[in-house]
Amino acid sequence: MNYDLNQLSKNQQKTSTMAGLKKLLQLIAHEKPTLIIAFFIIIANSALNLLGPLIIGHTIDNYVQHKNFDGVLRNAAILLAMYATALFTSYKQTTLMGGVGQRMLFTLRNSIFNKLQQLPVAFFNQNKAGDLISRVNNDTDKLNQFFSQSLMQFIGNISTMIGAGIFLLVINFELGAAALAPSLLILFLTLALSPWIKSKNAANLKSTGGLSAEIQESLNNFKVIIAFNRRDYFRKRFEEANTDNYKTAIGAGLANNVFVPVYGLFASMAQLIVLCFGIYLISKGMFSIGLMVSYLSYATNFYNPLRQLAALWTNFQTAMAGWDRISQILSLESNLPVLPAGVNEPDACLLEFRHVHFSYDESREILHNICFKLERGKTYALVGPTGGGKTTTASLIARLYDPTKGLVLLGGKDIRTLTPEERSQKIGFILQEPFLFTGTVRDNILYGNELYKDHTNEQMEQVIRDANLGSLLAIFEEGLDTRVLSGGDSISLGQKQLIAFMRAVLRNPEILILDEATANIDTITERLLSDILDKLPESTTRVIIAHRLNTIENADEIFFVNSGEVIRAGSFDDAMDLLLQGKRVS
Ligand SMILES: Nc1ncnc2c1ncn2[C@@H]1O[C@H](COP(=O)(O)OP(=O)(O)OP(=O)(O)O)[C@@H](O)[C@H]1O
Repeated sequence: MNYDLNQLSKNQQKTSTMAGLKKLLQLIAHEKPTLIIAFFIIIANSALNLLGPLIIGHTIDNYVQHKNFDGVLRNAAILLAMYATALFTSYKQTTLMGGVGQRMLFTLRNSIFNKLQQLPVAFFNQNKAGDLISRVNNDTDKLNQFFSQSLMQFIGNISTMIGAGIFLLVINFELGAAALAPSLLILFLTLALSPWIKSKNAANLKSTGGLSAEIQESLNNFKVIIAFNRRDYFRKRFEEANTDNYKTAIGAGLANNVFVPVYGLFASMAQLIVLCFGIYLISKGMFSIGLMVSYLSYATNFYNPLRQLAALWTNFQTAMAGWDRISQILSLESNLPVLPAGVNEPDACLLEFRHVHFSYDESREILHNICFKLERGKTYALVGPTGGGKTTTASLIARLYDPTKGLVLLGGKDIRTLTPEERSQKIGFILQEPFLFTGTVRDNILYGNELYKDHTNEQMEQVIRDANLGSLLAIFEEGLDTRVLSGGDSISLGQKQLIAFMRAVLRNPEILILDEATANIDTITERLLSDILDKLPESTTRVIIAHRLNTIENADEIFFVNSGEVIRAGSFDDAMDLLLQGKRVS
C-alpha cells in the first residue's frame, strides 16, 4: 500500500479531503454550544457597530440642524452605551474563539499523534520524520490561527458587510446598487484566484516539511557527518531545501497579498461613486446631508471589512492547505487490521509460515513461498548472508508487516486475528537497533509493561533477580535509576541491547526474537545472556538471528535464509557450508 504522503494518488487525496472535513466536524462537534454563543455575540457586535452611523445621521438631520442639543446629548449617551457594549462583546468573542482555537489545536495534535501510533511500520518507512513533525506542529498551527483569530473576524466582517449592504440598499436602492457594484467584481476575482492561492500555500507548507526533514536528518546523523567531514554536503542540501522554502514562501506571500491593493482600489472606487452620485441626489433635493454622512459610513463599513477579508481569505486558504496535509494523515488506515476470530486449528504448532510471500514494494519480492514451523520451547537460529531476508522473516513473525500472500499462524490462529496487545504480549522482539526513551533504565525496562508499573525499585530489583537478569542490571552503575539521555545516546550500544533484552524477557513472551541482539556485547556478557536464555521458562521459544556463529551453536534447528528462501540447514556444520556458499553466490 502506498503510504507516501507526498506521492498520494489523486483519488487518495480527494477521499482524504472529504474524510478530513468529516473528521474536522467531529473534532469540533463538542464546541457547538461555544460556537453558537460566539456566533450570536459576533452578530450582536456587528449590529451595534452598524446602528452607530444610522443614529449619527438621525442626530444630524433631526437634532443638529434644528439646534436641539438635548437630543444630541441623548443620542451621544446612547452611542456611548452602544460602543461600551460593543467593547464587551468584542472582548467576549475574542476569548471564546481563542479558547476554541487552542482546544482544537490540542485535540487535533492528539488525534494526529494517536493516528501515527496506529499506522504500520510501512508508513514510517515511506515518510520522513521531519515532514511528519512539520505536519503535527506547523500545519495544525495554521488551522489554529484561522480558528482563533480569522474565523471570528471572518464572521464579524461578513455580518457587518451584509448589514451595511442592507442599509445601503434600503436607504436608497439606486445609490446602494451603484455602491455595491464593485464588490461583485471582487467576488468573481476572489473565486477565480482562490485555487491558485491555495496551491501556492500548499507548495510552501510542503517545502517547510521538506526543510524540517532535512534538519531532522542531519541532526540525527551529526556523528557520521562530522566523522566523514561531510558538513559541506549537508550544508549544500540544507541550502537547497532552504532556497526552495524561500522561493515558495515568496510565491505564497505574493499570492496572499495580491488582493490587498485590488480590494483597496475597488473600495476607493465605491467611495467615489457614492460621493458623486450622493452629491448629485442632494443637489436635486432627493437626499439629506445626515443620510449622506450615514451612507458614506455604511460604504466604509462595507468595504473596510472587505479589505480585511482579503487577508482573512488567504489565511483561510493557508489553513485549508494545512488541513489537506493533516487530513492526509488522519484519513490513512493501517493495512494491518485485526480480523475477526476465525477457526482455531487443533494440535497446531506454536508458529507456522504457510506459503508466505512478501515484498516491501511492488518492485521486488523479498520472500518467496516460505513454509516452516516452530515448536514450543525450542531454540531456532536464522542465518544467512547480509540482506538475505532474516530481519524481514522476523518482522513477519512479529506482524510488523503482513505477507503479500500466504498465512502466518500463531498457536493455530491466523496472526491477523490477534489484537496488538495480545500479539505484543506473546512475542518479544529485540531489534537490531534498540531504541530507548529519555528517562531512566527502569522507565525503559518497564516500557509497555503494565504488570510491574507500581512496583518500588526494591520490588523491581527482586523481579529482575528472579528472572535471572540481576547480573545484567549490575552492569549499570546506578542500577534502575541510571539516566538515559537523548534517546539512549548517553549509554553504549551494548548497554542499550542489554536494556532491550531485559525489557523483552520481563514480558515473559511465548516467542523471543533476538535480531543480532548480542552483536555489540563483549564475550563475557554474551555468555551471561546465553545463560539467561537457557534459564528462560521451558515453554519459551527462542528465535536467534546472528552473524557470530558461536551464538547459535546450541540451536535446536538452524534455518538458512537467502535470496527469498528459508531452508532447513540441518546441522551447524551444514549451516556453515551453506553460509559460505551463500556468501559466494551473493
Ligand atoms: N524497509 C524496506 N523497504 C524496502 N526494502 C527493504 C526494507 N528493509 C529491507 N529491505 C530489503 O529486503 C531485503 C532483506 O533485508 P533484511 O533486512 O531482511 O536482510 P537481513 O538478512 O536481515 O540482513 P542483515 O544481516 O544485514 O541484517 C534486502 O534486500 C533489503 O534491501
